[in-house]
Parts: sequence; structure tokens; C-alpha cells
Amino acid sequence: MENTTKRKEQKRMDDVISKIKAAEEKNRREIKKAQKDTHEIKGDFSNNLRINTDSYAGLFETATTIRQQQQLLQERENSWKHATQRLDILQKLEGKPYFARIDLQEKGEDKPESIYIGLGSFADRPDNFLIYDWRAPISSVYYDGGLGNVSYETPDGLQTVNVTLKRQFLVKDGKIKTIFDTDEVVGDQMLLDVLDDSSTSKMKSIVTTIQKEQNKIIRNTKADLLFVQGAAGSGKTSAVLQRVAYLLYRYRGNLTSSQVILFSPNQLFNDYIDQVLPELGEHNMVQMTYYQYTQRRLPKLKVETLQQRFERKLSTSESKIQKLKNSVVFFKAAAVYASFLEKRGMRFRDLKLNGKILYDHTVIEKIYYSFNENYHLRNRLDATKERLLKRLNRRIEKEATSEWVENILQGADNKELSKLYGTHPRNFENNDEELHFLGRRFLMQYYKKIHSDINRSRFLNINAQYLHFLRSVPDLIELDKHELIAAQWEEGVAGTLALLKKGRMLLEDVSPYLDLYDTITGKRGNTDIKQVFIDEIQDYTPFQIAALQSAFPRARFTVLGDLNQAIFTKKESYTLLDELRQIFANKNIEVVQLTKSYRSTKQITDFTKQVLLNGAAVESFERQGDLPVINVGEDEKRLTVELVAQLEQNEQDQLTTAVICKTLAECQIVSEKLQAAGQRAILIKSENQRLASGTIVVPAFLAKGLEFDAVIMWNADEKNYANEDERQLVYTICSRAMHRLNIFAVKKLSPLFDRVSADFYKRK
Ligand SMILES: Nc1ncnc2c1ncn2[C@@H]1O[C@H](COP(=O)(O)OP(=O)(O)OP(=O)(O)O)[C@@H](O)[C@H]1O
Repeated sequence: MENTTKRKEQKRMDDVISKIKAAEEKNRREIKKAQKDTHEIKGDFSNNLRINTDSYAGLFETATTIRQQQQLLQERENSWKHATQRLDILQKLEGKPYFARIDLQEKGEDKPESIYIGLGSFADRPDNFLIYDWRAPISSVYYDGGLGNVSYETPDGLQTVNVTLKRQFLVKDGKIKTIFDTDEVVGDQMLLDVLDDSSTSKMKSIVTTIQKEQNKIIRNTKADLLFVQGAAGSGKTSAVLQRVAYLLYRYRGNLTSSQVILFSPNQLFNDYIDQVLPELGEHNMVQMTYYQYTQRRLPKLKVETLQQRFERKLSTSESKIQKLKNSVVFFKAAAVYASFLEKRGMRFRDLKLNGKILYDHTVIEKIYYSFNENYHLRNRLDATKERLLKRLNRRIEKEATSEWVENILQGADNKELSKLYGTHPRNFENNDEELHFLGRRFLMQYYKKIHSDINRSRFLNINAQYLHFLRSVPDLIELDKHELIAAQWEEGVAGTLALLKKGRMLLEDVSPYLDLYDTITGKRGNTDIKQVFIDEIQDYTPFQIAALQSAFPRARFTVLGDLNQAIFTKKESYTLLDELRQIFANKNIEVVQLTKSYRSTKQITDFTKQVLLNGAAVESFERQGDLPVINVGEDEKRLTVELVAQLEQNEQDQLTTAVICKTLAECQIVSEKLQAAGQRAILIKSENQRLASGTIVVPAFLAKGLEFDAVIMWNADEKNYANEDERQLVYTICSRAMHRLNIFAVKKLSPLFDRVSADFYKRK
């Protein structure tokens, strides 16, 4: 019976594939034709176009012809683009036309209809869909429910259908390998098959096995802020990339990939995920790290790097200051401070030329505050610039006939003079007029730097302004509520000043600094971006999120993270959701929780979740593997030998391994040891490196978001992981492992593993 089903399904698939091939042929012809047409139009254009500029009518006619040609070319270009994209999808469908079938019966219909679901839709006749796109409304039924009555959203509202069959196919090169009939939401068997695969250096799409909870994230169109809290490995990143593809499909024509931006934890991660959307037949969205986003705007300052931030040791008062600077309270204080600036307090710089002051900062200040109270910061700045430019023009007018300028003109040679004349006709009424003209031209050149300094608002003194803001903080915020006293705060300000003098800045100062600059210059947000995604949201400060929200005022936000993996913001992350509610006040906020972890075997998930204080919410997926192994040795040399042996074992078992340490310095040491032992391992030093296949050694802060077949946590001893606030870091490291986890420690294991009961791991 099974064989008959398989044969029948294969026959249908063969039939669909041959139709796909025919469609490919047709597309190829269209592409060729569009190319040929373009070529001909261009040829025609140069042969026939007589540029007639003799009369107005002639000019008009020439312009019209050019416009017509351009339109024709544009049309051909569009049809070429469309056909090329279509061909790309068809080629993908040819190897694997679909992965699922559902039979469903609508109310009032007498027999069920079969729907086949694939990466894209395909019809041989209008309205005769042989394949439905996985993002089509009806396809939701496949991901959302089992057999029986299932509802799905359509543009006309909720529809209910009776599902009588759910079938899944494993297909390779157009051949059906296995068929599963299931009443599960998405058959666990299929998911097991997919998850059993070993890792690659690129993330894959999960389109065939999207889970019900994930489907909710993917298809949500109502929330202004969608907050996805999910355990490590629960598919947050995967779901969100599918969501981008979904939104691009759902809003085709109104949303392009360049209007979607994803903030990711590091550059390595960008590299890791960059195949998912192309695999789904879509273009990649804009991707950047928050660091790149800010650094781009501060080319002259050296902003603290991820590594420096991660490895910085803070005193108690420093960490309180950092916490305050990161908060929404601070964001609001900055807004109050800015409103005061409308009356007083702006800091300006002298405008100088060759060391000589042209406009003193007090003069600029007077101008700035000379406008009435209806002027806000932005107009005040514009009006000041205008006034300064006027003054500069007046100065030029006045000096054009002055003695010093005349002397210079007298001494100028022909070449210099002809440069001053430029293309201006030399038909002056008299000598004076000509001298005046030349004088002005000369002075415009002479004062060019001042002109551009005014235009670029270089008279603003943003460093002094930021320090002034920091010094005003005790008047704006009740420091004692943040367990700080004025002296500690002042000390902090002095630290910021000292760094600024060296051209450096801490990460927590970057966002408030840019925010202040934007408020003063009245920079408006980017209204073109419609969807903003932030991965690993727990590592963002509320200030940064608030700043992003004002930078992209028209965008909807999808933020995802795991409060248990806050390796930068640590415990503060647990209040993040409350802070988000303040930032997105009056907006529609939806929270989705993903608790099941798909990445790791049951044994690894059950082990890692016990490291957490509140790990109960993490559910493991029934995929069996070995127990994690903890190896505590007295002697580091011996342990290194065992490390090498473990790496060899992993290689034999064809598992790619990441040796993860806390810091880069530790990584460097262990990678030298491996090298000395003749073991090949690539050290990942910076986020700008590429992810290599084979064994890698990587610091924890760069392993964020990534996964490996096997993980070795190195130096897991009591000295290295002594603090309670490193619990989340330990969890993040261990939860990178898919199939095998080994933990190595010299002498005594970190107490952060004390909570794990002994029958969840093996001791070596
Ligand atoms: N529905 C699914 N079908 C198949 N594989 C899935 C599914 N959901 C998640 N996975 C797999 O589980 C692994 C973890 O997914 P992902 O990296 O998206 O999780 P995450 O929640 O972002 O993890 P982390 O927070 O730890 O970085 C990936 O290998 C992904 O392909």
C-alpha cells in the first residue's frame, strides 16, 4: 500500500517537474528576448536619433524621443528582472518541488482538495496551482494544526477547513525518498531527520519543519513590537529569518529587502546567516551590528570594541554609573536637558581661519539665543547658520575692495587670475567692477573653510556639550535612587573626559552622545525603514533600544533574545521587558515565548538548563545523544593531552568542534598549545573573520548565536568562572553544542555547575 502511494506521488511529482522545466524554458526565452530587445532599442536609438537643437520644437522632439526610449528600456529591464527572478525560483523548485501535501475540505464543498506546499508557488494555468508558496495564507494550515478542523487567516478574515490528510515528503533531486503521513502538527519524525544532520558553517532555512509557535512569530502582522523570548536553540533566529521572507511576500510591492534592517550580535553571525534568505528565493535584508551602526557616525573616535567591553572590569560605582547611563531614565533625562538648551547652555567653538578667530564662540552664542522662543533646537541651528553665512558674505563684500586683497590681486599671475575669472565673461563696465569681482572670487576661495565649517555646524562643541550634560545629571536625576552619590558621578565624568581627550569612548556613552547630537542638529529619523529586527536583544541597553526607536520612527520592531544569555548586560536584562514597555508606550506589544530547544540533544539541553537559576522553562526535544562529560584534572599538561584526544575523537566522528574560552587571551594560549601538539585549529580573533569549517577556537562573546556539532568548554575552573553573574555566560557557552559537550577544568570545577545533578553528566 505504501509503495502504491509513493508511486502515485512520484508520478505527480514527475509531472509537475516536467511542467516546471517547460516553464523554465519559457522564462529563458523571455529573458533572451528582453536582452535582444534592449540591445535593439539601444541600437535603434543611436542610429535614428538626430539631435535637433536648432529650434525649440526640435529640442522638444529630441527630448520626447529620449524619454520614450528610456521608458521602453525600463519596461524591458523590468521584464528581464522579473523573468530572471522567476527562473531562479523555478530552478529551486525543479530539484524539490514541494515538501508537503494537505488535503482539506472547505465547508459546503463535497470533496477534499489537495494542496502541495513548496518554496514558491507554481501554476500551469491561471488559478490552477500545482504548488502553493509556503507563505500563502492556506499553507498556514500545514504548520498550525493536526487533522480535523483548523482555522487560518485570510485577507477576508478567519477561515476554517477540515484537514483530512497531512503528508510530508523527503525529496532529493526530484525523487521522493520518504513519505510520512502524520497527524502531528509538523511530524516529529521529519524534524528529527532534519535535526540529526551535522552543523555547517552556514545556517539553513527551516521552511519544511516550522513549528506552530514559530509560525505565530513568522506570520504576525499586528504587533508594533514583537518580543520573542526563547531558550537557547529554540529557533528564534531561524523563525525570524523566515519572518523576513514572509513579510517580503506578504507586502510584495510595498516592502523591499532594503527597507528591512537586522541588527545582529557580531559580524561572524552575519556571515553565518547570510544564505537563509537567498535559499528562500529572497534578497538579504540590510544587516549590521550596533557597533558598526554607531562607529560609522563617529569615524574620529575610537569606540570600545566588543572584546574590550566584555573584558572590562568594573568597580561597584562604575557598574552603577554604567547601569544608569544605559537606562530609560537617562534617555528621558537627555530629552529634558535638550529642552533646557532652547534657553541656555549651548556650547560653541570659535570659528577660526589660520589660527585667527573670525567668529568668537560668545558671538555665536549670542546669535543662537537671539531668536524668539518659537525657535526650537533645529530651527535655531539653521537660523544661526544662515546668520553666520550672511555675516561672512558681508565680510567678503566689504573686503573685496580692501587694500590687502587688492595687493594680492596685483601680485597674481595670469594663471591665477584666469582661475578667478573662471567661465565668467570678461565684459565688465569698468576697472573697479572687475577688481570687485576678482576680489570677491578670491575671498570666496579664501574663506572656503569657514563657509564649510558653518554649513557643517562645526561651531557646535559636541564634546563639551556632552560633558555639560553629564555634569547636569545630578540636577536631572536623583542619584541616590540609583545608589550613587555626587562625588562618584563626578569621578565618572572625569573618566569620560580623560578618554575623550584621548579620542576614545566607552560603549555606554556612544548612544547618549549621538542622541544629543541628533537632538541639537534636529536630525530626523529614517522613515524609509519599515521593519527593524534586533537579535540578542538582551545585550542591548534600554537606551540603545530607545535610540533605535527614534532613529526608525516608522518601523515595526521584532526583537528576539534570551534573557538567560545576557552576557554583556547580565542581571539587568531581566527587567528589559518592563523597560521595553516604557519605550514602546501606547504601541501594540506582543510577547511570544519559545521554550523548546531544538539545537541540542536532550542530554545536553537537560544539562545546560540546570546551570540556570530558572531553567525550568526550558524544554528539551526528544533527540538522544551522549551525556555531557566533565573532565577535571590536577595537571594542565595532562588535560591538554586529553583535549587533543577529544578533538581527534570528534574529528573521527565527523563532528566539527568549537573550543570556547572566556577571553581572547585564553583562546590564544590554548590554540598555541594545540598547534604545539600538531592539532589543526583555527583561532577566531575578531568578528571580522570568516567562519571556517573544521575545529575552531573562539572566545565566548564571538560564539553568540552560533552552533557547533561539538563544544569544548575550556578552563571551566573555579577561578575563571567564580562570579554568580557569569552564570548566563556559562549557559551561553554550553548551549552552543548540538551533539556533544565536554567541559575541561584544572583542579576545581566552577561552582556554577553545582546545581547540575550528578546523573546528568559523566565524570572523567
Ligand atoms: N522548526 C525547526 N525545524 C528545524 N530546525 C529547527 C527548527 N527550529 C530551530 N531549528 C534548529 O535549531 C537550531 C537553533 O536555532 P536558532 O539558532 O534559530 O536558535 P536561537 O533561538 O536563535 O538560539 P540562540 O539563542 O541559542 O542563539 C538551528 O540549527 C535551527 O536550524
